This record gives sequence, C-alpha cells and structure tokens, in this order.
Amino acid sequence: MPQPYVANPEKGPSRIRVHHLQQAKEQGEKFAMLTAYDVMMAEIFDEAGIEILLVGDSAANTVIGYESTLPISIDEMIIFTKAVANGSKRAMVVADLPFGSYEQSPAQAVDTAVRLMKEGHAHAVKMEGTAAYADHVRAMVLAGVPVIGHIGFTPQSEHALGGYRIQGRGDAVEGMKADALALQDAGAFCILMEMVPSPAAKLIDEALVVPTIGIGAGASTTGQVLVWQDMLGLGGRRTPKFVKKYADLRTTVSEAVSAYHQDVLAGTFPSAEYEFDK
Ligand SMILES: Nc1nc(=O)c2c([nH]1)NC[C@@H]1CN(c3ccc(C(=O)N[C@@H](CCC(=O)O)C(=O)O)cc3)CN21
Ligand SMILES: CC(C)C(=O)C(=O)O
Ligand SMILES: [Mg+2]
Repeated sequence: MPQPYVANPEKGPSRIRVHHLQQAKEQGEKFAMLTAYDVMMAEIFDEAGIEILLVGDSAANTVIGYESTLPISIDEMIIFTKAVANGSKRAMVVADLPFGSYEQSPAQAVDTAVRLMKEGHAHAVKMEGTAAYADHVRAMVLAGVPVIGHIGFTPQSEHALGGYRIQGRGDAVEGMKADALALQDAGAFCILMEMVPSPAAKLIDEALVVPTIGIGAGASTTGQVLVWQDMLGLGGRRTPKFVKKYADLRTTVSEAVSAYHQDVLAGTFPSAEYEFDK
C-alpha cells in the first residue's frame, strides 16, 4: 500500500480537518478514531497519530460509572471536551451530543452543539439518529458545526431498541442505507455505524460519498473507532466482541499500585533518593 497522506503525522496535515477525511475516502485511505476524556490520554493519542479524538458520551460509563450513557449531562460533556481539546495538537476533536440535549428540535441541537464548540472547544459533534434527524443536522451545519451522524446500534436508544442488539440485519439494511443517505444529504461530513453486519456496512459505505467510521461494523468502513479503556484493557468488565485488546493496563496498573502499597507498609518508600534531607 502506498504511504497514506491523511494518516501520516510527519508528512500529512498539521491539523486534521473535514476535507482531509473526505480525501482519505476518495483515495482509499483509512483513518482511526479513539475516545478520550482527559488531557493526558488525549496528548498520548494525539502524539501517536490518531486522526480523531472522540469525547464520547461513553464517558458516562468509563469515567463516571453510570450503567448507560443516558444520564450524562451537557455540562459534564463540556468538561471532558475541554480537557481533550487542551491535549490535542493535530487530531480533530469530536464531542457527542448527549441524550436529551438535541432531540426536541433543530434549534435545541444547534444550542447544544454551539456550547460544545464555544465552551468545550470541540471541532465537530456526533449525533445519534435516523433520517428523522436530518433537519437537526441541516440546522447545525448551517450554524457552522461539522456533524457526524451515528446510526446502527445507538446506545442512547437502548430501551427503545430492546437492548444491545445488532442493527441492519436482513431487509433492515435498506432503511439504514436510506438513513445514511438522508444524513449525508443534510450535510453530515461522516457517518458512524455501530454493531452492523459487515456486508451491510460495506454496502452503506459504498453508497455514500462521505467517509464512514465503524465499531463492530467490519473492515470496510473508511475509519474505525474503539473506546480506549476497552482496547487498552483497563476495564474490568467483559468487553464487546468488536474490541481487540492491545494492552492489559488493568494488570499493569494493579501491579504497580500493589508495589507502592507494599513499599509504604514496609517503610521502604520513600528511600533516601525521594526525600529532602535538609
Ligand atoms: N466501555 C464502553 N465501550 C463501548 O464500546 C461503549 C461504551 N462503553 N458505552 C457506549 C457504547 C455502548 N456500546 C456497547 C456496549 C456493550 C456492547 C455489548 O455488550 N455487546 C455484546 C453483544 C450484546 C450482548 O449480547 O450483550 C457483544 O458481545 O458484543 C455493545 C456496545 C458501545 N459503546
Ligand atoms: C462508541 C462510540 C462510537 C461512542 O459513541 C462513544 O464512545 O460514546
Ligand atoms: Mg456515544
């Protein structure tokens, strides 16, 4: 494969923008999105070359400890978004519109998106929703907000969808494709698909002009996204099937913290090098 341009921290763009992601799709290049919720992880992921940092409403689960993403507020999302924006030099920073912050009207969506950009310093937002939310997308785009549409399994609709279920199986792919096209036509610069059969995701990616991002949607989408605590093995709970564990941070952190604990109990920390003797 030839050297990618977009996904190339040395020779590529100094700040990833919407048109670079479009260029990646047109040139058959891939890009990576990873969640981030704080400044230090954002710095590490940005320096590693991740193209998009997603301040996901998954912070509800991974940072605050709620059972679902539903309870997280706009104010909480703004705090995490600010932190990630402070840690990002090159990556695009995208913030999720949390549950209850956009559904009522396009005007409500614009208000929330503007807050995430004005107060949180996000570069773009992501919104869960079908073609019924095309007018919301249009209004945000008109206000200067780049929007990613999130379709397939949309966790904010967990209770309406009947749990954590794969979407777009069988004939349902046609409706999902229509949703993707409607969101694209409304101005979404990218479509994210969650827990969709790989052939359906491939068909939808091919039907769209804009790039796609997948999570549990196979290898045919333009980009991929994972929740960082899942892929680095920090979480204790069992992870979804689509998660590849690239590290075992839970064990690493646990062993280091136990070593510190033992040192303190034994009186071997602090040793001379860590003290002020005058
Ligand atoms: N830590 C974390 N990772 C995520 O990927 C994630 C979040 N949180 N919070 C918001 C949404 C919710 N997502 C999830 C969470 C769990 C499953 C899951 O458990 N999937 C099962 C299949 C469903 C089941 O049988 O329970 C799987 O094995 O993939 C899927 C998507 C994706 N997002
Ligand atoms: C799982 C991704 C796509 C997300 O929406 C989140 O982290 O909130
Ligand atoms: Mg989300």
